[in-house]
Amino acid sequence: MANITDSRWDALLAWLAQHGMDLGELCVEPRERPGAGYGLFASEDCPPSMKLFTIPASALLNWKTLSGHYASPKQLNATCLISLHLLLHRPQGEMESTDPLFGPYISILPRDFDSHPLTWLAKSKIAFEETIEQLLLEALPQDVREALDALWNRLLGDWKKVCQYVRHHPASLTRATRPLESKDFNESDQLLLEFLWAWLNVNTRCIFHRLHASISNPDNFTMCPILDFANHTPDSSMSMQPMPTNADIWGSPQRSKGGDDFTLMASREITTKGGDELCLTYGAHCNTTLFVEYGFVNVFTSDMIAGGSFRGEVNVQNVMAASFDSGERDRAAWLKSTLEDEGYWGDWTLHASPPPAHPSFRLITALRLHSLVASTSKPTMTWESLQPWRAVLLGETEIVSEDNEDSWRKALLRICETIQADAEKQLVSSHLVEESQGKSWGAWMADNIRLLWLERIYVSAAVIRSVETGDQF
Ligand SMILES: C[S@@+](CC[C@H](N)C(=O)[O-])C[C@H]1O[C@@H](n2cnc3c(N)ncnc32)[C@H](O)[C@@H]1O
Repeated sequence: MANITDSRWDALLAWLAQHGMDLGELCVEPRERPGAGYGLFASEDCPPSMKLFTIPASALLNWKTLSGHYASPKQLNATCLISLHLLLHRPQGEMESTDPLFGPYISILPRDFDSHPLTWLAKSKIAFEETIEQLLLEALPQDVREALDALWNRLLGDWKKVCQYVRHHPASLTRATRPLESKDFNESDQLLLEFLWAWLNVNTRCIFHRLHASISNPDNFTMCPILDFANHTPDSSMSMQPMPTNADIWGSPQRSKGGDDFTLMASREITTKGGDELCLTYGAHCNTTLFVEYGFVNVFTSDMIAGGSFRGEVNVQNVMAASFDSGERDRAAWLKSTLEDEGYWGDWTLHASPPPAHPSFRLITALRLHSLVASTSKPTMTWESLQPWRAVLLGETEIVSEDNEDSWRKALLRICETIQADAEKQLVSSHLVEESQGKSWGAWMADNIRLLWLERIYVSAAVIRSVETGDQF
């Protein structure tokens, strides 16, 4: 391994061995991966489905392994409980965490999340001077910024719960391995920034793990040493696979046990050569989600989007809503309430794959309604006159009418052109790369933002081509 100090890696392995891990079977190691921090690399050839390592249940950081150490743990969800624990035992400066439970694991976690957009947002809320982070935030597409604001609200909601918990249970601080006072869990911006570090560790490094009787319990996840060095691949055939646990197989965790061990296997489909990177597919996430939640994007080229081999996606919510609002006020209000009533308001997207590039069914549905009402001289429609549109929703017919098809496809072209034009303006006016040189991660993140805009241009262009060549969606 390179650059994570050998002593931290050695200490982690020694601690895992104390928990009963078989180090003899370990055939991966973390290494620096330019543009992604560290990654997990094969230390020998790994044939398909080869077992890579097993982390004992007691060394997993999750609700089960922590709850016994906190009073009334049910007052906290897993994200809050793990984040609080990380905060209480955060390494100070370059020192190691002295947490008697998870110290060697906490010590090897990232020490900061400066390149993460949620950190930019937190800093911009707290410090008011102009910073490069502020410029980067201003350069984001509006829907990405809205998704980031929603993530910020999730963070604040969890911070509030943790503050309430600590005020009710100040004794929880007596176990902290750093000086903290319960009054700080109220007003201190500095502590919110530290909570952010803990929370981002949880949010960017956890993986599904069945701990609770209900499979849909949102606390069914864990942080898992070593595995959490794995970077994301959008190609699921390359992805490592968690081995199904007893809880997965039997449909429920055993009551008496503290949860199952976690075993990771190599990709089912390919042999990974010694020295190659081993990745995980975090999920079929679009770039907006990857950027906001994890702080990176899947890289693509215009050809990949034009050919439909990249899962390019563009949210057109704001442009659509603006086009509704540009008409009569009563009509805009009626459109919104009708689409809300039918469950089709919002989440309107364009997609590059599978080809042909296409609008989502939700978007087509909204466009059909917009075109239908626009074809009348009235701001609203009666129940009867809406029936052709509802018949399409119910699958009774395929289209509202030929005219309606023609009209919404033209409206779609206008939306795509607006998105393209906006994005092109942003690219021309952006000097982000030069301005962000001062940060080690600046040019990389400026490039990620450029990709977010390029995706808008390429996907819109691909949808325009589909409409112009008469593709049916
Ligand atoms: C589970 S961690 C993976 C290990 C991490 N790279 C590290 O240095 O510890 C997830 C984080 O890794 C980075 N990452 C993961 N996959 C990436 C990718 N394909 N490209 C760039 N960064 C990636 C992002 O910062 C993400 O939030």
